[in-house]
Amino acid sequence: MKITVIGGGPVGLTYCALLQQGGHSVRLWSQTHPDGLNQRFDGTFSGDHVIPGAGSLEDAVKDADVVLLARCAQGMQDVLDRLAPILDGQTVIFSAELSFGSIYLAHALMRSQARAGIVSWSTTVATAQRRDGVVRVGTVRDVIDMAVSGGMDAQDGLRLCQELFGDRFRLKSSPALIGMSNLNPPIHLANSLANLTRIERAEDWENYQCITPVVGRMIEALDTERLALAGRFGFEVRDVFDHYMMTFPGIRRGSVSEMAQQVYERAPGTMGPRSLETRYITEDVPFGLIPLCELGRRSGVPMPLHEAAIGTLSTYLGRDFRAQNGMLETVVAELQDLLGAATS
Ligand SMILES: NC(=O)C1=CN([C@@H]2O[C@H](COP(=O)(O)OP(=O)(O)OC[C@H]3O[C@@H](n4cnc5c(N)ncnc54)[C@H](OP(=O)(O)O)[C@@H]3O)[C@@H](O)[C@H]2O)C=CC1
Ligand SMILES: CC(C)(CO)C(=O)C(=O)O
Repeated sequence: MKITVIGGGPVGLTYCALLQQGGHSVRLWSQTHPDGLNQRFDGTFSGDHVIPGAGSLEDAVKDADVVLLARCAQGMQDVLDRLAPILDGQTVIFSAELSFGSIYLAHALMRSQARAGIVSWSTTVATAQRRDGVVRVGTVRDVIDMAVSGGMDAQDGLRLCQELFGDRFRLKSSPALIGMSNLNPPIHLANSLANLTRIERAEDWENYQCITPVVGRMIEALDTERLALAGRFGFEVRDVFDHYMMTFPGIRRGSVSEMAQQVYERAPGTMGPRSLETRYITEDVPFGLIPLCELGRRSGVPMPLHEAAIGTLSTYLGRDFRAQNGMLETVVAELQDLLGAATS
């Protein structure tokens, strides 16, 4: 199959490598790596991959069967606005649907009278980080929840994902459910707040080791609010405990902190952020958490801990996170339509 991966961060590059290993024809569209690149990988798999650039966005889309989005949410709206008018029957996959970008794209497609199948994944197939130019692949997940929209047949969407990345996908009913299933934003919020001076001082710190009992307790409490919001719409989303069990096969179930310590002990080296510009904050708060709070507000589900944690972080950093999400109004209005009477 012909796939264009959009976004040349560690996750996008790992997708390119995995897809090449699977015999697919892959090109990368990346503002950081416009001409493609030679990339070294280590960790779960290792080796060098030559990843060709895709040229213009029009070229990248024209010949592709699948457009796989692996951009951060901050870079999503721009790409979606440009993609919507030029899509013509391709399938667009949102890897790690944390910003409700699929809802935004469906809206943009309607306005452009263009068509595309849309697939949303609850999280990435692989975790990866870049260190000293090398992409270190952490885990390749066994189970990923997915949903289709844009008029795509669910079984077609499932088959497509399996053809690309194997038998690891579970079909769910709605992209809204998938958007509420992403655990990174609350985990990253709790971890960033408690380790903020480490981040500010650019210290080297182990991500999972620093999910200590106090951080774990905060993650569990935030998760309770997310589950209540999802429950308001009749969605059964996995909780943070299942998320860890699914992401790290073989660990023992325990508190979030206990599971995080096992992850650290088994494979140290997944480092926490070293700059306040980390996407744990700049992506996850405006795009992952603010829409949930807004939906909570409009549907009568209180999210006091989320609001307090975001307010605290916003004061620490002197930032208005709400203003940073240009998709917010469209996304929340579309979600209200989609979720119907439940929010009225
Ligand atoms: N890394 C991981 O293990 C995991 C990542 N995720 C999610 O997957 C996605 C990709 O992750 P990862 O590759 O680590 O992400 P990166 O932070 O490396 O960003 C990926 C790409 O997004 C674009 N981008 C980043 N920041 C901005 C910005 N401020 N404005 C515009 N565009 C920007 C760039 O695209 P370009 O190449 O075009 O310049 C960049 O290469 C993210 O949404 C992340 O939250 C989820 C689970 C695990
Ligand atoms: C570190 C990890 C794998 C878990 O929080 C991650 O999801 C990320 O880098 O975004």
